[in-house]
Amino acid sequence: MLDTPVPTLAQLNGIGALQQPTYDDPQAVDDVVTRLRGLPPLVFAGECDELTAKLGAVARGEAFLLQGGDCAETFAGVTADNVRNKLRVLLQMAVVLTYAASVPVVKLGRLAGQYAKPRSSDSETRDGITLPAYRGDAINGYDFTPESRRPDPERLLEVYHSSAATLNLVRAFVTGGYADLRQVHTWNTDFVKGSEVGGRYESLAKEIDAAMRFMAAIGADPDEFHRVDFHSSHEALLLPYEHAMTRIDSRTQTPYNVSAHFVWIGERTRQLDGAHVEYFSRIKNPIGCKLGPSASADDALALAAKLNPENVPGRLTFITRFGAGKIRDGLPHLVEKVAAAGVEVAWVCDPMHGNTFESDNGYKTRRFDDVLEEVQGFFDVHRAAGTWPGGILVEMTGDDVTECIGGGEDITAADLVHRYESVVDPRLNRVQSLELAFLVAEMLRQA
Ligand SMILES: O=C[C@H](O)[C@H](O)COP(=O)(O)O
Ligand SMILES: C=C(OP(=O)(O)O)C(=O)O
Repeated sequence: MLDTPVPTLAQLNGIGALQQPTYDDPQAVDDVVTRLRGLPPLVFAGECDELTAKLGAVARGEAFLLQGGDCAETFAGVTADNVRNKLRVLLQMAVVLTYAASVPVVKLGRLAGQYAKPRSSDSETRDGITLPAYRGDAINGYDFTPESRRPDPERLLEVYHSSAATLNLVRAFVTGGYADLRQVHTWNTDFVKGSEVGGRYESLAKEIDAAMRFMAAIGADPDEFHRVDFHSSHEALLLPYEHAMTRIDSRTQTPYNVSAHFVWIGERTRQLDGAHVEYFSRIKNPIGCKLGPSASADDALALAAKLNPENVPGRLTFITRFGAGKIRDGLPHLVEKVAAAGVEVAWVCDPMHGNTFESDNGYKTRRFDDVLEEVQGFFDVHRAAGTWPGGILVEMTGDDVTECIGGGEDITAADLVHRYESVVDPRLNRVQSLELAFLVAEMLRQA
């Protein structure tokens, strides 16, 4: 443990930071980091504390977390339509979960900063040519040319500005009338409206309308009808950026990462003695840590001790991503041992990252049924252990893409060719996302 409030970047690099790009001009990185340090925060520390309190309710079994967004945001994707479409489906999912299961839903976008990706391999080979792997727009370009794939530190400034633009729009949408519950019908538009799940949503929206008319008739018009609390999150992978966005809060003199309300540690960078865990142990934001099939109960306990030594509810969320075939064997021991030790943690299921495979026609994809089966396994394990299945983290989009197989529209492997737009992992489209929300609401009702 280093003896400073936040270790310097050099100290973190000295510990050994995994999944970082190799820049060919270290001075250029330092210059960008210096410029970033001078830019205003994207979120306030007080907002992060509010989210910690909400996640505390999740840890106590009083609320459910809905976290979702793109696998990897792109700079080109920062458009009003794209941001609104994502927000719209998240609002629809949240309404379904809240109304159908009568549980408060904490809404967390996987957006406004999700620009850096860990990769299995440092390089990619096509037709005999090998170039650096695409690691997200924060690092290099997606085009398969040497120029585009060269890590460019100037991109970090674009991460900041793209995140600021996205967050600004999201804040305007959620407080400026778009998230008003009276809009519950207008979120159900275009291709979704005509789908089977869109019809189901329409019926639910009518019930909400009736309930709101009743509330209005008795003179009740709470603020919650007109706006929602919405927070931002991303994997804090790229340490030069995350470090540059770390500031000392003037109220408490403690460090916060002010690039997002919630940040998480990925499966590939959660080593107890690694640079990411060291960095995360110093910031005060609510944080997540992925736990995959290789995580033992002792790993989870050691991570909790280091990341949340004061055992504050809401500070630490364990995001499990075992895969549909492994969750029922792997998760029980972890959950039981963590609960027996009295560790305060919110448990969230990421049913995406353990269920990826390559289709015969060469697309990285996931089966909707596997996603569902992992969530069902998650609920079953928690029910057996007497613990609370606290939420889901999904990779989804507000568009009509064809990236995951199955769901009510029965997308097949042959359909993947039609609209596969993700630059890294496959996302649920809008109809599949809404279907998942109805199915999870049913599980929640039973929980
Ligand atoms: O989104 C998650 C990871 O970045 C991704 O699954 C890694 O993908 P890869 O195995 O194609 O590198
Ligand atoms: C990379 C991710 O997941 P994991 O760390 O679980 O592989 C992710 O959520 O983008």
